[in-house]
Amino acid sequence: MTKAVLALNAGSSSLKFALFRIDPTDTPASPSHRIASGEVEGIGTHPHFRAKDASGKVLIDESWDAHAGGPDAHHGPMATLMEWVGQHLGGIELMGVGHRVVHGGPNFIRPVRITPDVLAALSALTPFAPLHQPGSLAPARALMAQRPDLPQVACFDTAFHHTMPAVAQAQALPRSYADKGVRRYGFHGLSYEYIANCLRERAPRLAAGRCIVAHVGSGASLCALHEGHSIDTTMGFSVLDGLMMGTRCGHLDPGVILYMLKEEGLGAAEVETVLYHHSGLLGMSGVSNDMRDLHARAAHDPAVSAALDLFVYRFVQEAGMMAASLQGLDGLVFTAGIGENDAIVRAAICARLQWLGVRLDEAANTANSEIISTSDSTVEVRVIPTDEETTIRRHVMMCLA
Ligand SMILES: Nc1ncnc2c1ncn2[C@@H]1O[C@H](COP(=O)(O)OP(=O)(O)O)[C@@H](O)[C@H]1O
Ligand SMILES: CC(=O)OP(=O)(O)O
Ligand SMILES: [Mg+2]
Repeated sequence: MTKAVLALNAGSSSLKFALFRIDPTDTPASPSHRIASGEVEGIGTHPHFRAKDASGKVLIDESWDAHAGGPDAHHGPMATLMEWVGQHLGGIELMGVGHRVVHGGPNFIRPVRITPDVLAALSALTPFAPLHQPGSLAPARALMAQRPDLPQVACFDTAFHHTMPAVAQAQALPRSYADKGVRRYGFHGLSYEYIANCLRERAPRLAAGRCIVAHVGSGASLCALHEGHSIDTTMGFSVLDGLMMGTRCGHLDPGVILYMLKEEGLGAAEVETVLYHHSGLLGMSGVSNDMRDLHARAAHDPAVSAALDLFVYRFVQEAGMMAASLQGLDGLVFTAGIGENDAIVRAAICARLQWLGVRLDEAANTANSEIISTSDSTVEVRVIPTDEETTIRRHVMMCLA
């Protein structure tokens, strides 16, 4: 019997979703059939619900009255989304719902069926991802109250990196911190798993070799893929580490945090706001965290061009680190909002990676082609759109099989 899977990717104030048809002969590895996808934005303030079908036709585009904020903010949107999904599926049964959960901690290294105990264990990881974990779990909690019969699966951003060797997970702190789970985890794993699977199908040489995958969206990280497995990544204990991002600082001398605390008298919450929300492209440019705005202003605003320069410089430095972890490089894959769309940033990065053997095909890059390196480039450079929801669909099918 044909069934369906709903994949949810929740942020603090938005909820992206994709609805997939699952045919009786489908396996987790089969190509996915997307029925609809969309998002609810403005949760807790002015929710706005948009969805389109696989061909891009708009199915709904509506604002609702403001719902409650706070911990219950997801209840109204989840109920309305589930009602819409129910109407939209006609008679097709929903076999399960999968959630992107940002942090799985040391123990959740594969997708897991959500029970009240699992939800409690995941809530206990909130101190590890204070700004992401509550938003990840709120839709699951709301749905468990509304539809206790419906199987739900947690799919972790951290899990893909559990293959990192111990040395890449370690931090040079007193051992007691590692015992408390304060170590390097890495994130964006649902995206990296999707790209690793694409490489197996489309680029077997890269899948079997040494590749840097660059997930560059509003959050950004690099993954060092060796034979399809993560052996290193630029985000660490938290989603703050590594690359410069839209509003997050990326790698920072910890002495700066001590300066903020001791000399400026900032409280922990204020430091958190600076590092997560007021830094990165937004903080340095003073204008925007969106690459499209920044390119439009770079020519006549020195603060904007300095921010763009650092963004590229930091990427290239971190890519050098990943290449060192891999002991060489066969491929580079760009994905997510900036990676998939921004030919200017890709060109600036590739120009500074020539020492590693990268040669860019300018025309292919400008056209956002899948292969953007020249045929004599020793590093093959690709642009592959990511699809975290397809990984969630696969995890739900594996977990509920
Ligand atoms: N056409 C484009 N050109 C350049 N940058 C783009 C384009 N479209 C999106 N972006 C960048 O992608 C970012 C969003 O990336 P995305 O992967 O969608 O983030 P998230 O999933 O974390 O919300 C935007 O902030 C913007 O900087
Ligand atoms: C893990 C993370 O940083 O996620 P996002 O890029 O969606 O903010
Ligand atoms: Mg994203």
